[in-house]
Amino acid sequence: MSGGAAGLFVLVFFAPLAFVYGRAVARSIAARRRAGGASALALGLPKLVLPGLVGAALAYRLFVHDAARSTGWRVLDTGLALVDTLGGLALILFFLSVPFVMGRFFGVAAAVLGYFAGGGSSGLRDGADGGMPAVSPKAGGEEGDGVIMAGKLTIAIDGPAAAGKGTLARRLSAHYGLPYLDTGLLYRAVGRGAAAAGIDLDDPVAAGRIALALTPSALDDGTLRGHEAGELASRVAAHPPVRAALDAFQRAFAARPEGAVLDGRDIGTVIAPEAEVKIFVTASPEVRARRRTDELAAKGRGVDYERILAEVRARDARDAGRSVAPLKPAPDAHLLDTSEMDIDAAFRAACELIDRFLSGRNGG
Ligand SMILES: Nc1ncnc2c1ncn2[C@@H]1O[C@H](COP(=O)(O)OP(=O)(O)OP(=O)(O)O)[C@@H](O)[C@H]1O
Ligand SMILES: Nc1ccn([C@@H]2O[C@H](COP(=O)(O)O)[C@@H](O)[C@H]2O)c(=O)n1
Repeated sequence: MSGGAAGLFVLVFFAPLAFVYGRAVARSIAARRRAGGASALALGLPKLVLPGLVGAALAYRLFVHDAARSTGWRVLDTGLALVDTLGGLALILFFLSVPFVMGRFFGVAAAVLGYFAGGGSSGLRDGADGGMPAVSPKAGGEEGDGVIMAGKLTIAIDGPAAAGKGTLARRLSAHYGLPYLDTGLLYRAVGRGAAAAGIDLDDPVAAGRIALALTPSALDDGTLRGHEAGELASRVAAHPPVRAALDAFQRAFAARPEGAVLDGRDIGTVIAPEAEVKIFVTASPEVRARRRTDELAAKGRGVDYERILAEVRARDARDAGRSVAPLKPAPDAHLLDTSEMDIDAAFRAACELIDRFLSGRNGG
């Protein structure tokens, strides 16, 4: 077999293994990019140093070794001897070294070209990735009293339905100038999508498929924030495939370099356990049901308080009782019971907690 044919045979033989390894390399670069790292090229180039060396050493061993003579330069001869030894090792480990070199080069090239950037998650991408736009990449609210901060600040807000998480999260996002993600919206879009497709909401696989196919445009629907979508969301949110499909997007959002505010049920426990500040907002079921009833009444919806209270209780039980990512405070979360607080008082209490953290971090 000629040298060219042998080379081609090696390339084809190792291609499947190199593809699998390269895809993992590309995904890991994409994940680091989403988490706020540099460009794919800047992250990928250092990954080429070792395979470049191994590849060159292997080529030296295969094609130059026999013809090699002393150059008369001791330093150069020593360097070439080292390369020759490395090439010898790579030759012994041929079945590992070749797919390693091929896979690394393939993976970095794929990452730079934007392939495999999704990490196997849903069609949602964080805007920081340069892919599809984020749900709410800008700070929420209209307060505009942004605080200038040094260092990342991710604020995780969890709590039961109608506790005031969203209201608080939006104000904090505006106050601290951080992007905001209402994670409930993702589950609402999946619940609504599943219902629209006529899928059994209790079928984890079918609901998981809807979650995987979710795209940002599905989140634009203003009716998603309504009461009914919340009920649908709570049903599909109990399925592990649904949660898995939405996981990467939320984690990437939480890991933005400047930080973020996210509200939901499992932010402090699952999505961003490393969040700098975690707040578990709660209020008694009666107070929450009253707030929800007033909210719906203000929208012209005639609603029965007792019915809303029963729904609030049922949703609490479902969210807290499910086996995956149940509603519960993280061990290091601050509890904020707003039963006796209005919106401003809850906001001030949250700011106090956050400012205390920031001043501790700044050594103040
Ligand atoms: N501390 C508070 N005092 C009085 N009303 C409040 C307070 N916090 C929020 N509200 C009101 O309660 C209602 C529910 O608040 P919000 O939508 O923020 O809750 P949530 O926890 O995000 O709900 P969900 O889990 O359903 O998304 C809204 O009408 C809001 O204006
Ligand atoms: N991180 C989250 C967020 C939401 N859910 C589920 O979605 C339902 C709707 O959430 P809202 O905050 O928009 O009311 C909620 O009842 C949960 O079942 C979740 O599981 N995890």
